[in-house]
Amino acid sequence: MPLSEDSRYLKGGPVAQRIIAAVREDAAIAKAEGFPPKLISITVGDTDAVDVYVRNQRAKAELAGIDFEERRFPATITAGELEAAIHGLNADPRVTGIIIQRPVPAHIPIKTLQAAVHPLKDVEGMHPASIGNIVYNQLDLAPCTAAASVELLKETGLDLKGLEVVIVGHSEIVGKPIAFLLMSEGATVTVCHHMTRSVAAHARRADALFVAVGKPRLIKADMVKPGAAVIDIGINSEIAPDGSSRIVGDVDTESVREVASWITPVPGGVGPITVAILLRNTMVALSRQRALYEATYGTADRLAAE
Ligand SMILES: Nc1nc(=O)c2c([nH]1)NC[C@@H]1CN(c3ccc(C(=O)N[C@@H](CCC(=O)O)C(=O)O)cc3)C=[N+]21
Repeated sequence: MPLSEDSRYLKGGPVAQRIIAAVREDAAIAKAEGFPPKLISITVGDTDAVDVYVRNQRAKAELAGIDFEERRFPATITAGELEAAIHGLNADPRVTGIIIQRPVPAHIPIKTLQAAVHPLKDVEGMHPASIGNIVYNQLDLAPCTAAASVELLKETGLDLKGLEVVIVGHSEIVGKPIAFLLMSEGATVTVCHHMTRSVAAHARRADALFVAVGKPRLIKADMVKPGAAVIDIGINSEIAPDGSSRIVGDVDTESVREVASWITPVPGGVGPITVAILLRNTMVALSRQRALYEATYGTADRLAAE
């Protein structure tokens, strides 16, 4: 049987399509009501690492009926100039959401940039206020990759209450937010990182194993509990002996699929859903902005003014 038809594979495509179809309906209504959604992508310096992501964002935004605009800044820009550009976008009522593509050059402190985005326009969920909302169990606007990974786990139908979850990797953008999202859903969560004594010992206890460390094929079959769900968030480019390059995850998929009940392919797993969640977050941001707008000016005024 070809790998792509294996029922153990948790594919992201169908989930992403479902989310994008719902966003498309929402976006059409918002547009008709005078609030067209618009997403701004910011890239700084060398964009090779994010090109695939940005290309998919543009394609799916167009599909969903969300305006998508790229702002590319040279690597020589200062943090102050970037902050000023972000403040300009914050103040522009036509801009719904702002995503700062990572990585940015080393001289730019990414945290400062994330904090410069107005929380109402923070479609990535990376502003300290947004992360705080996750801790307080307000989960409708979470960091995209983390939310996408949890969405895929839910596809298994496993009951998250009391589920033994192990997360390998504790980054601010993936591992930590996944931990908070799953705690809110009632899972028992263990987070492993580079100082963990035996990642294997923890991983083997997991009913659901999330891996986001950027180490190709780190997770082997003997680190996985039989019947577990394995969510592979890694994106690593690997050079084959013949010199060609391909994308592999952090999980040794060929061996782990013999042990796990569910495993996410790379590519084709978490990635496509990440893009869909970004668009959904844009609609969540828009509805929050509209609620504020309508509370301030009343419902009919904006249409009447146009
Ligand atoms: N602020 C910020 N947030 C991010 O979430 C973020 C980022 N910066 N910088 C780059 C990484 C990478 N990333 C991807 C998301 C989806 C695909 C994706 O759609 N992949 C598809 C398509 C792959 C292909 O077309 O080759 C797949 O896995 O099937 C890829 C990469 C998000 N990241």
